[in-house]
Amino acid sequence: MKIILASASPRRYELLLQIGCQFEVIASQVEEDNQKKLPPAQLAVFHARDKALAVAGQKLVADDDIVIGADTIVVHKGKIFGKPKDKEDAINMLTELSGQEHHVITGVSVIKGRRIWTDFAVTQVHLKQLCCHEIESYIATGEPMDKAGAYAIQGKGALLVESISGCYSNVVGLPLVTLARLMEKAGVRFL
Ligand SMILES: Cc1cn([C@H]2C[C@H](O)[C@@H](COP(=O)(O)OP(=O)(O)OP(=O)(O)O)O2)c(=O)[nH]c1=O
Repeated sequence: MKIILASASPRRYELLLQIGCQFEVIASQVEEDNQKKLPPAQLAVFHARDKALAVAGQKLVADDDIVIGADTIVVHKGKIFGKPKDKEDAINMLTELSGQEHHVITGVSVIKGRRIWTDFAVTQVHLKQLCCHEIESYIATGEPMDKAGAYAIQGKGALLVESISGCYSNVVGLPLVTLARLMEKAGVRFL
């Protein structure tokens, strides 16, 4: 039995390593469509499921293998922010999130054979008020471009985060307690 992370995200890779999981990586190639008319948490779960299913369907994945998929979005006043398309998009996201509380939601999906378990975690994050110079110079680090909401709490983006309430690893891209709960259902314990 193998555990397979259906993700190209180095953050998810690091978080799984952190809890001592032995796993392989097969990136899913699924393109998220954040315009889909679904409530935010359902949207994140839908994409997480899609990513895991795309990998679970591959020939090299056996029936008793466990596939993990995840999707992280930022939600502010009902608006969903995925990864910024370009620099201008990143500026707009950070300008909107500046000084505001928002939610980070990660949908998680675990598949084993024909069984599929899904869940999500929500963390409230409060960004400090940012001036144009801070936004410009943060974007110049290159860090925001592959992160939902255009910041990375685990990187220099920590300088933007006033406070959080909820699961930290959820913000980084994989809520570990939520994942462990799903993995237990699939017969795997990390502790
Ligand atoms: C808010 C926030 C997001 N992120 C990241 C986590 C996710 O990798 C990314 C959101 O993009 P996702 O589409 O969830 O994932 P991904 O494209 O990186 O990887 P894959 O689809 O192959 O699984 O944003 C951080 O690293 N730090 C943060 O503080």
